[in-house]
Amino acid sequence: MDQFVNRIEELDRLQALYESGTAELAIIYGRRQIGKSELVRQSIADRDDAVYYQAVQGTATTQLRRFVEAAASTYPDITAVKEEWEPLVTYLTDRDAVIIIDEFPYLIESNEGLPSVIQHLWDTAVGESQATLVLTGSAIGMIHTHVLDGGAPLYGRVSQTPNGRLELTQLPFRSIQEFVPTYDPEQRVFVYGVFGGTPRYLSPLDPSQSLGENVTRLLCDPDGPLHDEPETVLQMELNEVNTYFSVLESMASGNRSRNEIAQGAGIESTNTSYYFDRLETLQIIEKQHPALADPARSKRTRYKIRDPVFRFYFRYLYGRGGQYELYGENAYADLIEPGLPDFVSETFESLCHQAVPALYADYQLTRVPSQWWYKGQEIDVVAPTDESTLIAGEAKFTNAPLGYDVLGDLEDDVEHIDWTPTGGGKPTYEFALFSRSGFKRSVEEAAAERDDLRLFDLSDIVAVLES
Ligand SMILES: Nc1ncnc2c1ncn2[C@@H]1O[C@H](COP(=O)(O)OP(=O)(O)OP(=O)(O)O)[C@@H](O)[C@H]1O
Repeated sequence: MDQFVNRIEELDRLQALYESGTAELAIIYGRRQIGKSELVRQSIADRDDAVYYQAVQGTATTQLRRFVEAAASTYPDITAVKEEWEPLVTYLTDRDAVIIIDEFPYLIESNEGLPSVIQHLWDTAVGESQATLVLTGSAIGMIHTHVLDGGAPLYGRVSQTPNGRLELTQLPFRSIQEFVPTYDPEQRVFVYGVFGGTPRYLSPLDPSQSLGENVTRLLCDPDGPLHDEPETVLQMELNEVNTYFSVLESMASGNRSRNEIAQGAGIESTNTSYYFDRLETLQIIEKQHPALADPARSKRTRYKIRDPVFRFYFRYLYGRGGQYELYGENAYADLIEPGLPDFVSETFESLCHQAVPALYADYQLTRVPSQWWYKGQEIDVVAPTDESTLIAGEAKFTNAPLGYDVLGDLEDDVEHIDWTPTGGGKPTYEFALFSRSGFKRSVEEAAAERDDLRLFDLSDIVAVLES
């Protein structure tokens, strides 16, 4: 690979496990293509005591044979050990090895009892060993059943330190500059808004090409490497894809509540649970609650597609092959570019959420900043503090500078928020405006006069997130 980006914290966590001086069992899980294999490979690159086995689908016998082959490159004598999991793993734990089984769910498919074998081994045999066994998996449902959930065979055996369970998620925004070092801050936000933080979607970017050229080459071109990616990933994970695709298409067109999504997808809203649950388990979509609500009780849920590439696919590409042929070279300029700021605004908003703690370092936030909504009202950024102050902001990713109207609407909308400060009494507000394209004079003048209004443009947000 060309370059391994970020994952510094994850590598540190793995090193801590390898060097802990006791036997450790760890699980690394996360969606397909998020970078699990590369992470574990990097983590053992300089070690001479590690075994890396990438499991494949196959019979139990072939899997055992391949495991021995993989282990023999570090421990040649393992070929003399009986080809069964218990003696093989014991041989390695006796030698304090770092053992990595990548895509562990494939092994469980052909050998349901394997988690119990490891459980038994961990309960009885590892004793004084300083070995580490790392299991990875993208089949999140299976990882829950066999490892993470209470009652699962390996539940309780996985090291209880935070390092024992590592959910690998998208790379943070600051990694974007490593993939497209020549892009300016605004273009980097566009890249994050379209390609997200999945390393495999970012590595083929060519920094010498414009955003439009990259989007065209990688996504729009029917032969582009990412063109069919969401469909391929979903086909691998799901059986009856049609309904799921309609649900995702409906979400990508802007529907957020379960009813709206069901309606857009043309399915009965009473029949949606199954599809939503499955897509959530696969980490394709996520459920959101309004800021300040209690997630356990709030019924005001909305859904969003997690990965921008999936959202892009269902907004612009799915079922539209013919259109792209028709527009040919102009497809990006005519079909995508005009709506792209709107498409990226969701990502911009979430970057604003991430930047708020640093931008308001003078306050102690009591919750992660997020969006608030109630009936027709919506506020992009809401963050309660431990004092009587509520931070409320609007984030706009438009081409024009923000005017006074945005501030006026925000001031009206906060009146509908039901929030009582911890110490009681009425809240005071800190207003924030986040803009891609700066502010009109009237707003700048207001900010200069008022103590309760702060203005942030795109470069402020990017600077904070990349520092
Ligand atoms: N941190 C990174 N920086 C740059 N490229 C990366 C990084 N992590 C992964 N990649 C690249 O992304 C691609 C997918 O990564 P990888 O195979 O590790 O994902 P995975 O989660 O193991 O996927 P799967 O579960 O589908 O096997 C690979 O081409 C890999 O080289």
